[in-house]
Amino acid sequence: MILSDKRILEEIEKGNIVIEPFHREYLGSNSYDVHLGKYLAVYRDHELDAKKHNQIEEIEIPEEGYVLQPGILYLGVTQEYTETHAFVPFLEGKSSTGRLGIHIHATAGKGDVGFCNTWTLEISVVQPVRVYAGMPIGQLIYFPVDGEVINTYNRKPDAKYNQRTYKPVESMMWKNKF
Ligand SMILES: Nc1ccn([C@H]2C[C@H](O)[C@@H](COP(=O)(O)OP(=O)(O)OP(=O)(O)O)O2)c(=O)n1
Repeated sequence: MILSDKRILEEIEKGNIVIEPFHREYLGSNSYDVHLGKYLAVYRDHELDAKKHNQIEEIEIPEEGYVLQPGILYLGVTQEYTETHAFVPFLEGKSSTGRLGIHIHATAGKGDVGFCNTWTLEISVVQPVRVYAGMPIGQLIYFPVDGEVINTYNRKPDAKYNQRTYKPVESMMWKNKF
């Protein structure tokens, strides 16, 4: 089951879903459109190491937009800060971004109950494409969760991506023990 527009509005009223800023016109039948924030980031090194803290360099998208190139992983961020307390949020692409050959996440679309932050996007493109801060980039959908959640993301001491930010956050895989 996925929350309908009416149910999303009800849950916003109750405080179980927070979307900031929220604009009624971005609410779809069963989704909410999120927008590209003005900061992108790329990894400094071409070769990444899953055990190391790979450093990133920031790119600020200018007024005239920024051309993304194939073969590069860009980290982006949503303009929207969200909190989801009683549902499982999923970040999905939009058909219109997909039709431009823009992927907005690299297999990781699921959020956690208790996730409170902007969303980092893992952006890659099929061909060069100019993108703009503030353009619609994806959509959030909400699934009811079955059963009690013992460890919500905002209460997990080792949650890696819950520190509030308006910039993309690089992989914190290096914090995993393996
Ligand atoms: N494209 C995505 C996907 C998810 N998230 C956010 C929402 C999730 O609640 C949070 C953590 O996602 P995962 O649980 O998939 O990430 P990890 O398992 O790597 O991190 P952790 O160990 O913190 O759970 O990141 C995000 O910002 N951008």
